[in-house]
Amino acid sequence: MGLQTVFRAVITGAPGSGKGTVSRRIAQSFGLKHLSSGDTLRAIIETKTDLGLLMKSCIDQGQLVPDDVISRLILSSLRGLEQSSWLLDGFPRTVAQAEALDSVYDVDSVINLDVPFQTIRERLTSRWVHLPSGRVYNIDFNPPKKPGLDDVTGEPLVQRDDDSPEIVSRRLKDYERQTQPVLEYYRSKGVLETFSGTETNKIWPHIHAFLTRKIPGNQQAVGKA
Ligand SMILES: Nc1nc2c(ncn2[C@@H]2O[C@H](COP(=O)(O)OP(=O)(O)O)[C@@H](O)[C@H]2O)c(=O)[nH]1
Ligand SMILES: Nc1ncnc2c1ncn2[C@@H]1O[C@H](COP(=O)(O)OP(=O)(O)O)[C@@H](O)[C@H]1O
Repeated sequence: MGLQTVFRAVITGAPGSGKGTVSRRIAQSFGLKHLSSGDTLRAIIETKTDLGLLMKSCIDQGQLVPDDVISRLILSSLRGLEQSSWLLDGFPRTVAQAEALDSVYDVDSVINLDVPFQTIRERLTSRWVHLPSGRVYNIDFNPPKKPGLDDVTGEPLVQRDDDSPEIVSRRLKDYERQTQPVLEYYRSKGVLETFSGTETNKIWPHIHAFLTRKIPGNQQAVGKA
C-alpha cells in the first residue's frame, strides 16, 4: 500500500481525438487529477507576459512550443501532486518530452486515442471552448444548453484560432512527425494501450473497463461487485 496506490497515466492522441473529453470522464470516475498542457499554456497566454506572447505565437501557428519550456511547466506542476494519482493530457508530445518525464516519474499506463483524421477535421470545425475552465463543447456532440454560452458560468464560448482548417492540417502533420514516435517509445516500455474508433461514447466503456482493472484499489471494488 502507501506509494503503491498512486496511479500515473498519460492520455495521448491527435489534436481533436477527444483527450480533453475523455480526461474529464476519467477524472470524474476515478478521481485522478487532470493536468492539460493546452489549458496550462492558454492560462499563461492570458497573463500577457513575454513568455505568454511567445507561447501564443507558437500555438496560433499550430506549432509545438519548445520542449524545455513545456517540460519545465508540467514537471513543476506535478511536483505539487506527488501524493496524488494523475492524468497528463497533451504531454508528452515529443520523445524529448517523454524522456524528461521519464527521468522523474514512471508512467503506469498510456491511453492512446486512435481516431481517423477525417473525423477529427469535422469535429474541430464545430469545437467551442470556455477558455477560463477548459470546458469543451461541440455543436453536434455536446452542445451548450444555451447557444454560445458556458453551461456553468454563462460566459461566452469561443472558437480557438488554431482550429481553423489550415492550422488543423498543420497540427495533424506535426502530430505524425513529432508525436507518433512517442507511441513507439511507450509501446517498447509495455505501457501503451490503444483505443480506436470514431465516437467517444463507444470508446469510453472500453477505457472505463481498462482503468477499473488497472488502478490500484479498484481491483478490490471489482472483486466485491
Ligand atoms: N461529433 C463528435 N464530437 C466529439 C466526440 N468526442 C468529442 N467530440 C468533440 O470533438 C472536439 C475535440 O474533442 P477534445 O476532447 O477537445 O479533443 P482533444 O483536442 O484531443 O483534447 C470537441 O469539440 C468535442 O466536444 C464524438 O464522439 N463525436
Ligand atoms: N506537450 C506540448 N508540447 C508542445 N506544445 C504543446 C504541448 N501541449 C500543447 N502544446 C501547444 O498547445 C496547442 C494546443 O494544445 P491542446 O490544447 O492540447 O490541443 P489539441 O490536443 O487539440 O491539439 C498545441 O497545438 C501546441 O501548440
